[in-house]
Amino acid sequence: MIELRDLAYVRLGASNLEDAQSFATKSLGLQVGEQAKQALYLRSDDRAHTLCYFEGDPQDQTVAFEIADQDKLNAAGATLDALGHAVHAGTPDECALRKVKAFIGFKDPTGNQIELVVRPERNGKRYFATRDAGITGFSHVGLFTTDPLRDELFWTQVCNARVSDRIGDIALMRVNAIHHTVALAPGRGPGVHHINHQVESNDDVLRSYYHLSGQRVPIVFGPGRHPTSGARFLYFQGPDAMVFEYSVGVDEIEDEEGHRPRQFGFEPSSLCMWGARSGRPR
Ligand SMILES: O=C/C=C/C(C(=O)O)=C(/O)C(=O)O
Ligand SMILES: [Fe+2]
Repeated sequence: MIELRDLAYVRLGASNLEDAQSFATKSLGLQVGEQAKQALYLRSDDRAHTLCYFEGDPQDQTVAFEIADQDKLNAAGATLDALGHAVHAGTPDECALRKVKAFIGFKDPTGNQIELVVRPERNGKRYFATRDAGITGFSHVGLFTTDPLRDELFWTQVCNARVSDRIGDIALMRVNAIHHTVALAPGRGPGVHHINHQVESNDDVLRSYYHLSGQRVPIVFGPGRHPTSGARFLYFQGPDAMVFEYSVGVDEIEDEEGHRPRQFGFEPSSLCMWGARSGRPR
C-alpha cells in the first residue's frame, strides 16, 4: 500500500508566465517564493512552494503527494512497477527544480501525471501574500478520470485513499482526516480539474467573489455550499483555463474506522445545497 500523507504541489505549464504571475499574486492571492528564469514558485503556507508555473505546454500538469521517507518511496516505486506503471526516479536536477529530496513520477490509470515526493522544502518565513485572500493553505485537487470506478480502485487499493462520499460514481477521497484531498471528475482525458485552497472565513469567500468579479476573472461556480464536505465555496478560472477553488469549513472525518461514504445523486443539488449552478461540467 502506498501511503500518501498530504498533497505537496501542483506543477502547471504556462503559455505566458507573466500572466500566470499576475493572476497568482493579484487574483488568487499566493506569494512568490522564488522567481526563476523559466519558472515561478508560489507559496500558500509554510512550504517553499505549493504551486509551480513553468514555461511550457498548459496540458503538462502534475500533482505531487508527500510520502514519509525514502524507504517508503522505494517501496512505492516497486509496487507501481509490479503493476505495470512506468516509474521515473527523479534526477538530482529534477529534484532541485521541485525543491524535494527525492521523487518518483508515474501516471495513474487515466494518464494523470503524479509525483510522490520525500522531504519537500519548507520556508522559515511565514506565508505573506500581497493580496489578502485569507488563504490558510493548499487543500485538495480534482483530477479528471476517464473511468471513475477503475480510478477509485487505484487510489483506494494501490494507495491509501479512502472514499468520504460519492456523487454518482464520483469519489471524494481523503488521505488524512480532511474530508477529501483528491476528487475525481469525469473527463475525456487526463488533467487537473481544479485546485483548492482553503480560506479563513465565509467573509473571505464572498470578499473574493466581489474582488475577482471586479477584475473580470470568470466565476465558474458559486458562491455556494457543498452538501458533501459542508464547505462554502467559490470556483473561478485562471490562466490557460485552469479552475481554482476557495473553500472554508470542509468537514473532518473523526471516526476513521466507522465512517461510511454517503451516496449523493449525480444532480445539481448534490454539488450545491444553496442552488448555485456550475458554469462548467464537473
Ligand atoms: O461538486 C461537488 C464538490 C464537492 C466538493 C466538496 O464537498 O467540498 C469539492 O470541493 C470537490 O469535489 O472538489
Ligand atoms: Fe473542490
